[in-house]
Amino acid sequence: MTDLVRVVPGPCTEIVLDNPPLNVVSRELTRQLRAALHTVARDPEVRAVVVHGAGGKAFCAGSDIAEFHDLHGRVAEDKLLLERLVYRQLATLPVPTVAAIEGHALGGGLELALCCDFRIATRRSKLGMPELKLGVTPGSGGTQRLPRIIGLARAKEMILLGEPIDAAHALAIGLVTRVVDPGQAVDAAREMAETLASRGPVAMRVAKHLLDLSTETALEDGLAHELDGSETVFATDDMLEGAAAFLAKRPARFTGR
Ligand SMILES: CCCCCCCCCCCCC[C@H](O)CC(=O)SCCNC(=O)CCNC(=O)[C@H](O)C(C)(C)COP(=O)(O)OP(=O)(O)OC[C@H]1O[C@@H](n2cnc3c(N)ncnc32)[C@H](O)[C@@H]1OP(=O)(O)O
Repeated sequence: MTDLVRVVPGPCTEIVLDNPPLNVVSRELTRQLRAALHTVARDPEVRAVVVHGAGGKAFCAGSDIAEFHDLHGRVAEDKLLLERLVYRQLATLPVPTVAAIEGHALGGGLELALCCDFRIATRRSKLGMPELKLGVTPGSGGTQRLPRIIGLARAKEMILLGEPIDAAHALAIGLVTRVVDPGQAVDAAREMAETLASRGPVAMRVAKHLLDLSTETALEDGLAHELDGSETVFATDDMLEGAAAFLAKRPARFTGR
């Protein structure tokens, strides 16, 4: 079986979508991505994850349209359900994730990038949700995650009109974190991942969870969760190390305990 998803292990692990020419999300790629995420989620050495597409033409051009015929009237079949579960696996990784977007991120491809905490694009990137041009709707979280990231009005514009936007526009509306020169997205994402990986890993996990919770929780409940989070991180050895390192004017050496 061809490797459609490659994992480059390390504290800054890379997950590479490799389904030429445009890294579309086929049934098999979904299966392999699920296995990769299962492994990464359980590796205590992983501190950050970079997701990128091979080939330089596309991060991911969305679901494999060639598989749609087989799915007619069978929306709950394994591929679709599997795809949704895989996207949730990525969105709930306990470490920070960065999508490095060279070229196109469309449909399910953009939905995959929306599951990452950060998105770095290049000046040539195009981001869009063209599903309605195909007579379908975003089905891997796009209708729920996009408005939470860029606001309802802009999400309606992207999804209901279905036209892609360029990187400058994506940066202006907060859909991407940075825009770099073509060919530089992966290096920029690696650099960001190194910084994220240098922070306290327990604090990172807790902060990511609290921030994600904030979009679904009333303020008072969220503040209560935040207090619980502070209790967790202030009970760690890493908190003592962080404070000691600051006072000694040296870099902290976090252990994740
Ligand atoms: C219990 C109940 C549970 C129920 C669960 C139900 C939930 C349902 C979940 C469903 C999942 C939905 C996921 C998602 O929301 C849906 C989608 O992603 S739809 C697809 C969206 N993507 C697109 O529409 C992009 C289409 N592609 C393009 O617009 C262009 O290809 C491009 C990216 C702009 C590049 O253009 P070009 O450079 O000109 O290249 P070509 O167009 O010539 O393409 C080259 C080659 O690739 C083929 N191709 C391109 N995109 C796709 C694709 N998405 N799928 C399949 N194949 C694709 C293209 O046909 C060419 O092939 P060739 O002609 O060379 O054989």
